[in-house]
Amino acid sequence: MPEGVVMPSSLAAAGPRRTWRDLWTLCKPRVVAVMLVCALVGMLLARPLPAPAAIGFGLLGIALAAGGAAAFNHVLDRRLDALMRRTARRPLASRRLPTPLALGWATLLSVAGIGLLFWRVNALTAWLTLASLLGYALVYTAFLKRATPQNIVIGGVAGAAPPMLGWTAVTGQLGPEPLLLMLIVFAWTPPHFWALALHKRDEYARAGVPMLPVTHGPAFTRLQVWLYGWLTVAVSLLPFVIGMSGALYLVGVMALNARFMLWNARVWRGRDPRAPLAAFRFSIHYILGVFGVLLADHYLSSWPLGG
Ligand code: HEM
Ligand SMILES: CC(C)=CCC/C(C)=C/CC/C(C)=C/COP(=O)(O)OP(=O)(O)O
Repeated sequence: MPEGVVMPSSLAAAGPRRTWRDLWTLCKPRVVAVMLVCALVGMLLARPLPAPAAIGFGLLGIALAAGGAAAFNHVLDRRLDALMRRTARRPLASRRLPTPLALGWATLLSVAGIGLLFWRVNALTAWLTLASLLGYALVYTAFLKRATPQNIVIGGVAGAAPPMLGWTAVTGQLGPEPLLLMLIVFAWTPPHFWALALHKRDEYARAGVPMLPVTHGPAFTRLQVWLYGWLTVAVSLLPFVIGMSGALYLVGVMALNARFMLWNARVWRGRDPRAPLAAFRFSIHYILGVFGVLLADHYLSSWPLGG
C-alpha cells in the first residue's frame, strides 16, 4: 500500500479515541506546555497587568501555532522517526495515522493559531509566532536537522520565542526584557538537547542525523554542554544585573544554577554513564524553575503594593 494511504477500516478499527489521542500526540503536548509556562511568565512580567482576555487569547494562539508546528515536524520527520527507537512508535512513524490527516491537522492548528493572534491579539505577535512556526517546522526540521550539527543552536531561536511572544501579546511591542527572556531559553537549548543526544548518540548515528555527538564525538559534545551551561548561567543572571528582577530571583536562580552546573559538570567529566539523561531531565526542571522564580520575584518583591 502506498505511504500515507490507510484503509478507512483500519482507522475505524483503531477507533476515534485512538485517533484523537494520536492527533494530540502530534502536538508534543508536554513540550508545548512548558513553552506556555514561559509565555505566561512573559505576559505577567509585562506591565501593566494584562487583561484576562489578552492572556487567554494569547496563550491559545501560541499553543495552537506551537502544536501545529510540532505536528508538521511529525509529518516531515516520519521516515526518520521510524529509524529511531525513541520515536518509532509515534503515530506517523508507526503508520497508525494517515499522513494526509496529520498534514490537515497541522495546517488547521497553524492557521487557527496565527489567525487567532491576528484577530484577537496583535499583528506583531502573529508575525513573530508565524516566524517561529516556520523556523521550527521548515527551517529546523526540513533543512538544518539533516544538514549541520549547529541545527539545534540555530533552530533554538524558534523554540526560545514563547516568553517573547507572551510579552508582545500583552504589550504589542518588543523591548530588552522580552529579548532577554528569550535569550535565557536560547542559551539553555544546547545543554538541554545535547545531553539527550549524548544518551541517544547511537540512534542518531544509525539514522544518519548529524547531531553534534555523531559528527564531533562525545568528548567534544560533553565540553559544549558544560560551556553552554556556563553561558546559560551568565545569561540567567542578567535579569538581576539590569534591574528587571530582585534579590529573591538572584537567590532562586543561583540555587537552580548550582544544580544545573552540577549535572553539566558530571556530563563534562564523562565518568557517570547516567549523567547525560539525568542532566537532560533536570534541564526541564531548571527552565521551569527559572521562569517560576522570575514570576515569584516579580509579585512577591512588590507585595503588598501589587505587581
Ligand atoms: C531546537 C530546540 C529544541 C530541541 C532540539 C529539543 C529537543 C528535545 C528532544 C529531542 C526531546 C525528547 C522528546 C521525546 O523524548 O520525545 C525534548 C524533550 C523536551 N523538551 Fe526540548 N528541545 C528544544 C527546545 C525546547 C524548548 C524551547 C522547551 C521548552 C521551553 C523544551 C521542552 C522540552 C520538554 C518539556 C521535554 C520533555 C517532553 C516529554 O517528556 O515528553 N524543549 N526536547
Ligand atoms: C510557534 C512556536 C513557538 C513554535 C515552536 C514549536 C515547537 C513545538 C518546538 C519544539 C522544539 C523541539 C521539541 C524540538 C525537537 O525537535 P526534534 O525533531 O529534533 O525532536 P524529536 O526527534 O523528538 O522530534
